[in-house]
Amino acid sequence: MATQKPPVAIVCVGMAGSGKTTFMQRINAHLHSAHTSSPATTAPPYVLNLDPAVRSVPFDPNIDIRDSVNYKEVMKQYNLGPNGGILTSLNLFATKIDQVLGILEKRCLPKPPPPQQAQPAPATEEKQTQVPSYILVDTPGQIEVFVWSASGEILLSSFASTFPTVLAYIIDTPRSTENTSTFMSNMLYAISILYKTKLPMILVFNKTDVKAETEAVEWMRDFESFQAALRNDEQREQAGGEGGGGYMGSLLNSMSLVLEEFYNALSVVGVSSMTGEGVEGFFEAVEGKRGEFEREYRPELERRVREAGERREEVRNGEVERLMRDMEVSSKTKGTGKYKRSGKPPKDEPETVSEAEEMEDDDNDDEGIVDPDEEDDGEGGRETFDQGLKTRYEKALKESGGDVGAAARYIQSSQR
Ligand SMILES: Nc1nc2c(ncn2[C@@H]2O[C@H](COP(=O)(O)OP(=O)(O)OP(=O)(O)O)[C@@H](O)[C@H]2O)c(=O)[nH]1
Repeated sequence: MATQKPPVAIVCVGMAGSGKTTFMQRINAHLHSAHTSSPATTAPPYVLNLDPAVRSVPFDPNIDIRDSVNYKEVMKQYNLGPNGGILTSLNLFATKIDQVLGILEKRCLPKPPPPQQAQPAPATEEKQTQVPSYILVDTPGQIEVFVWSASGEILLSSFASTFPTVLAYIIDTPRSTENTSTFMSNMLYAISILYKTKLPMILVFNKTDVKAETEAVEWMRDFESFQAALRNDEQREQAGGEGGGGYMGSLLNSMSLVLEEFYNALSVVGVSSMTGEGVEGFFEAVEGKRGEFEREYRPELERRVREAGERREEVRNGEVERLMRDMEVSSKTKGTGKYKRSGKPPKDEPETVSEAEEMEDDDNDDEGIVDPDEEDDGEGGRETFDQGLKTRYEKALKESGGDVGAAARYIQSSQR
């Protein structure tokens, strides 16, 4: 058995009616038939449906948002319209992302090899441990609800932190190559998603049985051909008395030059979800993007996670400093700690077991907090006291998982 790689999560996004669901059905069927023809080496894909509003899907999802969220009920309960209902359903689903990832990890990640194998594994076991090569994710028709929402971001970044993740941006080829401005609008939308998600993207020109993708690809690869098409559009519009040219023409012209760099970052394939033509080419592009994800996106992702950790650490250190200042003020006003008033101790009798232990600790005086009043009234004693408190606060803050209140209570009790 060849060493198994983790599956690639293919997230299908695209404008309503571009053919996402039909495309999902096609690639799902393709992978299922590959599994049927060689079951020992390939596993069927793992399929997720994240569209809460879809009435029926032409494939059998393993995880379906509709199983955990009732879109119609959400609309009714929160008094929402269709888009608000989809958004809220996604938000509710995103709260369960840990469970979803748990299932995906269990079902889709290759099992680590056992430490030592006395006997070779039986053939049946080999079949059982085969994991899917692809996780297919269908998204809501309202693309902006998924791509621009907090829950969409949570879902995408959660997938990307566990699996190589690729976006398949589905384009309705006949519609988007109707004219240069529709084409450019579609490209700008793709660009915004690319920069928003920071994930590798494949442009899937769908419905090639109606119109081939060659013209669109030429417009992307050779800006002169785009400009020639733009001139044609302008002449046609002028002949039809629709104006044409002017500001819009020069904007499209400039953008075709600017977008060259962006086009280079994309893989482009033509597919007919209806006939299945071009599906092989799509999976070749996915494999290319798998390598790109590991090379370029994963280090970037790890850098972002590291930076987030550093920011948390900074906030924690800030909390420590702030608390140390607050403690000094409250010691002065209450007459505790370094500023403890001599004479009457604050309490003679312990009221609780923990207070009794603390008072005992104070009496023993061999470890625990350093009381500056008893050791040294000078600044040296204060510094040692502060340092001791600070160390303990940092420790308490870490142990309480960042619960500032718990850490503060700990320090206050030890300062008495
Ligand atoms: N000729 C042709 N029609 C297609 C192809 N792919 C999808 N369609 C048609 O395009 C229409 C929309 O397809 P869907 O798969 O429902 O599109 P969608 O993007 O999932 O739609 P929403 O869920 O509303 O966003 C349907 O009528 C499909 O039959 C294709 O490759 N060729």
